[in-house]
Amino acid sequence: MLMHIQAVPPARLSLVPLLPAQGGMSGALRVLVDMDGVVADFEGAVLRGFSARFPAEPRVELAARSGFSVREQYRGLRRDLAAKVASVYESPGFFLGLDPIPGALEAMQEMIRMEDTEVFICTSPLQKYEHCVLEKYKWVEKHLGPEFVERIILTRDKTVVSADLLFDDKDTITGAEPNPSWEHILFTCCHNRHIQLQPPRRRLLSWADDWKGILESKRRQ
Ligand SMILES: Cc1cn([C@H]2C[C@H](OP(=O)(O)O)[C@@H](CO)O2)c(=O)[nH]c1=O
Ligand SMILES: [Mg+2]
Repeated sequence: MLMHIQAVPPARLSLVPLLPAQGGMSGALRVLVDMDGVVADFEGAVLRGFSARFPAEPRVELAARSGFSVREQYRGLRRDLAAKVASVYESPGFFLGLDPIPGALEAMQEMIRMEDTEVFICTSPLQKYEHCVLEKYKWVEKHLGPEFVERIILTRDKTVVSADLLFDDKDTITGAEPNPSWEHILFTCCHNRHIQLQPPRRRLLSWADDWKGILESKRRQ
């Protein structure tokens, strides 16, 4: 049987219905939630691990943290401390042992049950991924359960993931896509507290802050 491939005349294109404002074809709001610094306390565990392993060395207290990279701040203190602090977060057991950020687990459970809402955990592995990747999966299973394991997106480039919102503690998120589809909500963490955001950029101060209000405002856009 002969198949005809029909070209759509340009005039017909305007009749194509507009895509829904949010998320995929379902119209649900799609939310990406970062892991370290947002649901898992990376910074607290680095300081605890560093103090235990190198008690005689100078350290950066959480109140003195600034800049996303722990390694770079320790390098600024003394060059050789960069490798020492990296050895803490590259150790087996480090990522699995992170404490949950206060309120995060409850918020995630509430968010996943919300109508018209798709939640994903969007997290980057370390370049030295040996322990980190497996332990991130185990952490999610242990603290959030198997339905969230289904919702892990592991990527070094969050800009190519499409969503309406991304809650993330990293102040500048760049990658292959210059115009990511999501709005980045900066989640407040010790290293980003001092950053003055340029409007219209928004923050979530903690999980006690109004994360539902941010979701609702995005639904209305
Ligand atoms: C090296 C380093 C990693 N991380 C986190 C961010 C990434 O996780 P996440 O994308 O879940 O925030 C992960 C790998 O870089 O470790 C920090 O938060 N600070 C650091 O200095
Ligand atoms: Mg993070």
